[in-house]
Amino acid sequence: MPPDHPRTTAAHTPPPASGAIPAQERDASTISTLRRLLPFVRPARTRILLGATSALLASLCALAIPRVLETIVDGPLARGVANHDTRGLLVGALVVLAFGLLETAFIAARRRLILAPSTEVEKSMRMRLFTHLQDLEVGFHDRWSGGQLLSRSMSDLGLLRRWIAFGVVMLVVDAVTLTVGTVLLLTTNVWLGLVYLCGAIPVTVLAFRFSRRFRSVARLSQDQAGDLATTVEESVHGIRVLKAFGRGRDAMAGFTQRATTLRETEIRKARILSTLQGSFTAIPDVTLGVALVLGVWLVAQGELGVGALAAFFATTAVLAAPVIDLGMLLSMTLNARTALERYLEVLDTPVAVTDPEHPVPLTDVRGELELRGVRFRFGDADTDVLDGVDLVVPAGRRTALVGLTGSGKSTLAMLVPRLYDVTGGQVLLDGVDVRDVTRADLRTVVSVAFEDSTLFSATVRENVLLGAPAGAHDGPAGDAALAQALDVAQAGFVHDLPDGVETTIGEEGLSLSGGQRQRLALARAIAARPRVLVLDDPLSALDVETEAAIQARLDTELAGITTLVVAHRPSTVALADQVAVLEDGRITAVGTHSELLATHASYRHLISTLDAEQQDDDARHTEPAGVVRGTGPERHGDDDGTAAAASDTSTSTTSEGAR
Ligand SMILES: Nc1ncnc2c1ncn2[C@@H]1O[C@H](COP(=O)(O)OP(=O)(O)OP(=O)(O)O)[C@@H](O)[C@H]1O
Repeated sequence: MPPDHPRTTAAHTPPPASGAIPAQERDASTISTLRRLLPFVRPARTRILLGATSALLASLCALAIPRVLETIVDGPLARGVANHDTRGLLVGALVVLAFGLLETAFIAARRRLILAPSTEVEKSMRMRLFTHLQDLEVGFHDRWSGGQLLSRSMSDLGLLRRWIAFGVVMLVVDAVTLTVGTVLLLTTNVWLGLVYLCGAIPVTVLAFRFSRRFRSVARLSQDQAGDLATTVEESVHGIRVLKAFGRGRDAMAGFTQRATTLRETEIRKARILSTLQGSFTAIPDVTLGVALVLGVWLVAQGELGVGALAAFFATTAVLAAPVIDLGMLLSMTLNARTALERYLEVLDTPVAVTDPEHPVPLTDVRGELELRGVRFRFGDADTDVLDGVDLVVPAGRRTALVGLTGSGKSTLAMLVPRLYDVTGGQVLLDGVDVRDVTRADLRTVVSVAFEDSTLFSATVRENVLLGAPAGAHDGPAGDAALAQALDVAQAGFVHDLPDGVETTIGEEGLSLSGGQRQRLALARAIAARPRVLVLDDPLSALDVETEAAIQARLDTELAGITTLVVAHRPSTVALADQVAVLEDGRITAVGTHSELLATHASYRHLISTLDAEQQDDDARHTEPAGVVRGTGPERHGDDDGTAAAASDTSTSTTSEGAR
């Protein structure tokens, strides 16, 4: 008996609205958030610590120079006027020079030490995100836009790298420099030191106010950058539709609006930062002015030496840079915090479709599929799409699934390879709940081809052999698997491509026609040598003759393989061993095509609807042949979109089928 599965629901964590900081992130402190970087930084910590030490030593060298200056002014310089102590002066100058050189050397060492580990941290975080994105169920990708994911994996991680390489190191170093410097100022003269220290009060208040305002704008700008990336992605993806419908200007208007909004947010951000930086520059100047008056008065009173006064001002000059930089470093830190939060929002999303703790091994698979009381509801929907589906797909036979558009056929097909998990009931393969086997095992047994055939930027061979079993990728075994899959899928056209099967096809196969892409996607499913083949209307772009030829080849070459085919054409349905009708989320009839025609009025109605659609399709497919043949970009390149429109509507023609 398969173990009981509690009714599961797909993890539903919607992406936050642009600019909205989720409550748990709002309440967390910057330090506690950034601490979550530690596991990623750990492998690189030695070099980062060495780099930070170098930066610290550079600052200490800079702070030592005023001390030497004080000694020179009060010693050799004071004596030199009377005694010509040029040797003392020379030694002092050489010591200053040595500290200056040391400071330069330590800064260079910091850069060298930290560059490699910070890029390593960025790479490992990016890989972790990519792995997690691969692991997350399809439902997650339904909710999140590509641009948001892209901006999180690229620009957010770039911000974090810069913060690790520079921001955090300089923040720590500047904090230490300011502390040591202030102690030195206080030891030089307590009153002067206190005047300088008074400047810390407005600096702290301003820093807190700045943090609050800057953080929300930083979040908004990073989210808006993601939205902009989504706009670019969608426009590029849908370029043919935009051109075909002459909507290029609208797309441009949408893009301009988002780009303008982002620009305005960036300007707001820059304004907030520049106000802070202006204050951080002015405050030390004011305290310095007050200290100068007080210092001169103290010297005049004989309570302070000239050397000490010179050292005081030289020290404040060294401290000026860390104070001014504080604004920039603070903004970097807040940007890094926002970037990390956005990154973690994805990484913390739990994977809803997981492997079982104790997986059942799949051996000697016959390929019988059974859906038992299957229910399914999309994360944010109010009703179930599938509402108690009971269906047996016999091993080694072809079952066609038919139903009106939107009845849930594709959804049902996706439950078999666990692209989604059922929210009720069970999908059983040879009596084993598919949730009790590992996803890797299941997906070597079940192979899928969708109507929307995605191909990758790779060669035809790589695309087709993507899911082939180990050992069938290269060499004679790979060649044989490739040849068989291309043959069955009637994809011989690839041999006419410039480099045959080694031709690199464009992103998502854009340089191929719809029918050609579908045949390669089908070849990919066949090359995986599955026991169960799920075909979600993958032949929709082909003419009836080509489809029939493929079905016949599937029968002979893949005899014994269980096939569940989502069908939109009576011609496909007629070739199936059994037909199942999906209506109102349930299977309402199962039988052969002729049985159902004879016994079910609703089936007859459904078939006549599909028939009308097929005739429309056929009429379109037999329109002037040859409009879509090229594999190069020239056929997409019409500015008025006519060629693109033609390619959308005639992705498969009779002549294509005849090849
Ligand atoms: N990712 C999704 N999130 C929410 N609802 C969805 C999602 N995908 C599909 N749906 C809804 O689920 C229902 C079934 O969709 P499905 O694509 O499975 O139907 P179908 O029978 O395959 O349709 P068609 O014949 O047009 O391809 C539809 O009402 C659809 O709007």
